[in-house]
Amino acid sequence: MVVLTEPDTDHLPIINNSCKSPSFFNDIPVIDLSKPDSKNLIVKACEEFGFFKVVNHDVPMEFISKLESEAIKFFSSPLSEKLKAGPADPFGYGNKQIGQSGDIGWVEYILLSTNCEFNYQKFASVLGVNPESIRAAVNDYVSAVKKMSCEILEKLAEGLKIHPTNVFSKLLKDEKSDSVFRLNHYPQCPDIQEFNVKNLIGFGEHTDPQIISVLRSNNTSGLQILLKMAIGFPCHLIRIHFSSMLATRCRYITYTHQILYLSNEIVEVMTNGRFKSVKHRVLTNTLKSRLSMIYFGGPPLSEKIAPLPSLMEGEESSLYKEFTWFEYKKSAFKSRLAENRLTLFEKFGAS
Ligand SMILES: C=C1C[C@]23C[C@@]1(O)CC[C@H]2[C@@]12CC[C@H](O)[C@@](C)(C(=O)O1)[C@H]2[C@@H]3C(=O)O
Ligand SMILES: O=C(O)CCC(=O)C(=O)O
Ligand SMILES: [Fe+2]
Repeated sequence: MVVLTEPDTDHLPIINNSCKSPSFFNDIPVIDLSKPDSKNLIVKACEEFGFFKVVNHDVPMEFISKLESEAIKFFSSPLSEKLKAGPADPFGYGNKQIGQSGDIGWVEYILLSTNCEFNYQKFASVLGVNPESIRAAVNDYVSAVKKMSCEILEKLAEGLKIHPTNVFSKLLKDEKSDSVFRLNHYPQCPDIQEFNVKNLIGFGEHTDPQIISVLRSNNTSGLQILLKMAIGFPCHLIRIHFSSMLATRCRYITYTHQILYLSNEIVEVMTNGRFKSVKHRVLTNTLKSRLSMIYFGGPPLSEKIAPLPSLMEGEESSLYKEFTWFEYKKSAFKSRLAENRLTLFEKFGAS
């Protein structure tokens, strides 16, 4: 059981109750990786949704359970202990503050670079265990998820008829791949009567910068994904951000658990905008706490990113300037969560 820390609710973004239908439908694309037609279905899901649920993958349940139980132990530790593994700069333990630009949410997390030893020591010292055992638990899980991610990316390239089919996967397989692993814990959140609201924002709306994100969560709802086809749907979600009020038109799909793949900003560039990165956010749950584990597969820092020539049709011109992942990441990590990070790299956009 996760022991709750009670972050104070001052200044946290909240969602107004008056919106009746931030859509609850569960008809999301499901990809069975063992099926031969999965390559075409992956392309279709990426084009139409930007995400899908994965079944019949080879990520062993024992790796998932082991890491989830270490995470539960970590987040159940006294706040004073957890703070010793922080602040998140960006790696380490973070509480309510997301990134370095003032975003906040009802969340605590641990962010690890998959190739930095120091991180594991911080994590392990809170649990009072040998860093080796934590490193092994993270490595087992991350290696299995990375293998699955490469399989998905190769099927994606095959479905797109790109040769060689390792154009995306080689970036993750590279020993210098700049990948990140994240554990998020959203403590159960009581109703906040004085605002007449039910949900606090756990993790504000954003797209993920890397190539792909693979998300696994416990059986607590909270993740919401903005449906591409529903942008402009007339449902008003009123978000109160500090003292300002923002009204947005949006329609979200609410997603509960298991393993989910999300298409990200770098894939949007490499496909010259054909696959859009998907906007998502997390709302807190009033009854249960939520735990999620996300692998963000990124390219090596020196990798040059540009639209793949094999995907450009006829006279189609590149929408983006070429940049290295280092340049992109440097700019992305200065941005606010909800910002469009690609604008700066568009050929015809503001620069
Ligand atoms: C506000 C921010 C947090 C973030 C870096 C950023 O400046 C903008 C992108 C955010 C994000 C979203 C996906 C991942 O959770 C993350 C680790 C990433 O690579 O980009 C976070 C960053 C973070 O939490 O530091
Ligand atoms: O915790 C989740 O379910 C999603 C979090 C997320 O989107 C992120 O960490 O980038
Ligand atoms: Fe995300």
